[in-house]
Amino acid sequence: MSVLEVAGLAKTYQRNRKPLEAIRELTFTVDAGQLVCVVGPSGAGKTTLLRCIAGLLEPTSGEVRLNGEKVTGPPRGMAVVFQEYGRSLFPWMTVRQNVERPLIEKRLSKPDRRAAVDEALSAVGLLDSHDAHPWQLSGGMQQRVAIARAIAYQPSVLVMDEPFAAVDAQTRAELEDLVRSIWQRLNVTIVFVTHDIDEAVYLGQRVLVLSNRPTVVLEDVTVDLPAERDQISTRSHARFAELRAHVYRLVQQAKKGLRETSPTL
Ligand SMILES: Nc1ncnc2c1ncn2[C@@H]1O[C@H](COP(=O)(O)OP(=O)(O)OP(=O)(O)O)[C@@H](O)[C@H]1O
Repeated sequence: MSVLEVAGLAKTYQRNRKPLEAIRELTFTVDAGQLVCVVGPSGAGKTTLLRCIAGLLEPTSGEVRLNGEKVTGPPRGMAVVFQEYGRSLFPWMTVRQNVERPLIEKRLSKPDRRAAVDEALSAVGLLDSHDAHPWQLSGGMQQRVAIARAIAYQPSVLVMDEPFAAVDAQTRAELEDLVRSIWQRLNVTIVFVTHDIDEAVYLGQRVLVLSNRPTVVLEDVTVDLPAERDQISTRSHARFAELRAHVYRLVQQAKKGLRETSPTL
């Protein structure tokens, strides 16, 4: 069953009183429990798409539906993790308070909040740091707090916008594995935007490749790699190399203006 439906989505901005067509037509669905990555050339409208999905931006036409209901503002069943963890956490609150905050808005009782925060912090390996402040933590740890906050909320869809772009390669690999393990344990639906083609193929069950602006879906690539993945064996798999090369070629072609795939690609 589809949890998320993006139907005929289009977005044209006004810049200096001139129209700027960012997204022309995006149509796709995401089934319950899927992990879908989105890649595309810089400026293709990935963030614009995510902002429309998260109800932070009104599309010019078309619509987004979450569990069958049209998204007209930030929906209850969705959590978002942004790239800029430094700006997304409240520096004056402890780790626990940051994770708990959306649960107060969700009107969970105090004992339920405590249990949900403890569970989320242990899932990201940060229970011991519950009373630290974000500025006392490394960048990777801060992003883990942002992930804990999102999963404690128990969203039906978790949307992630280049969440690991600002951390070092080692931490990035750890956070990728964290997302895969959380996804498998909690069975949450994830839409993950990234610039990094290797990351998209490593994480996703599908990779949606977007065209250049004005954006359409160039190809919906199925990642038929084994479900159990790890940084060394998965990345040295022959199929991983093939998929990576295929997506890489598509993105290169997209940059040059390709808008429809042909069987020769
Ligand atoms: N608020 C805005 N007003 C006008 N134009 C905008 C606005 N936000 C984005 N754009 C333009 O829309 C297009 C898509 O931008 P968007 O940030 O969604 O792309 P992106 O794929 O996320 O880019 P990147 O990969 O570089 O992060 C770009 O040409 C951008 O300049």
